[in-house]
Amino acid sequence: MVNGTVQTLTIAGTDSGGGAGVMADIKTMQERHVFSAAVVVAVTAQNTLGVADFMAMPKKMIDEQFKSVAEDLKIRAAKTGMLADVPTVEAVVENLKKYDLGPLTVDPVMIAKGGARLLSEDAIQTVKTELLPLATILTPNLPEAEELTGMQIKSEDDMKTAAQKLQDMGVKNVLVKGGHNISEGKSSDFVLLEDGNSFWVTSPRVDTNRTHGTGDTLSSCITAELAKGKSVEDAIRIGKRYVSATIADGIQVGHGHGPLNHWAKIEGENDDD
Ligand SMILES: Nc1ncnc2c1ncn2[C@@H]1O[C@H](COP(=O)(O)OP(=O)(O)O)[C@@H](O)[C@H]1O
Ligand SMILES: Cc1ncc(COP(=O)(O)OP(=O)(O)O)c(N)n1
Repeated sequence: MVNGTVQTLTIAGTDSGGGAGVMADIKTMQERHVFSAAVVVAVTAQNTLGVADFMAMPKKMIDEQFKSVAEDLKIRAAKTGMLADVPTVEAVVENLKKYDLGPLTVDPVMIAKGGARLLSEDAIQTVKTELLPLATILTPNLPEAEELTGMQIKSEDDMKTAAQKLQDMGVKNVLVKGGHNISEGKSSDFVLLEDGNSFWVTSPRVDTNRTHGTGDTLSSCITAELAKGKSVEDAIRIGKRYVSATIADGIQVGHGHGPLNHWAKIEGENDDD
């Protein structure tokens, strides 16, 4: 038996196709050598071609899952993903305030790459006022950063302005993801830390449609590294290197936006790192 196994929690929706949501989170955390528990707040019927339907969990089931996890496990870091609607966001916020789950990464999932809404429009305000203040790190993609700030993001300078606006709204650390095609030939994410320092994490842009679950994979890897005790900056740098490896070294699954290769290794990293 391994003593002191590092334990993490994902609070998100499932993906029947296996590429995003809770499934991507658990695969990522497993590959990053931490144990992952899961509070499932919604179930989706989806595959690489899109989301056919979803159903949010009743509050009682969300509460019972949090209670079961918190009563038995020692969670060192947690993340949120798809949160569906206002009652679900409120139930999650209530439980996050009730239990000590360590640093929190908030991936404000709103719309899947196929266009399906995974967070109702009226829940965006609830996320802004109730969930963002609890976040250690917020990881919006470009459309999500636009929704949260109310500004258009068309350039790298706009990404910096959006990060500052989000910090001004009370978020400690912000990672604005640039996966949605802003920079030629590269995929650059802008990071603004709590202490005011900022930097870019950049990788070559891979010409592929196998990018289903990129945001989940990045935020889960960051969560896993925070659970191990890494600094926010180191966790983000490792997260970027891991998600880049999973995109670059693709696998062939499904007929649409394919999932990532969670077995991919960060170059130069040993299995015990
Ligand atoms: N085609 C790509 N090539 C390389 N990196 C990518 C590509 N698409 C996304 N990324 C990276 O994947 C991570 C997730 O970004 P993004 O796709 O914007 O998030 P989301 O899945 O939430 O929409 C970011 O680090 C981004 O830079
Ligand atoms: C259940 C569920 N959660 C999140 C997402 C979105 O995941 P993301 O990493 O943003 O990947 P894409 O959907 O954009 O490919 C999801 N689809 N399902």
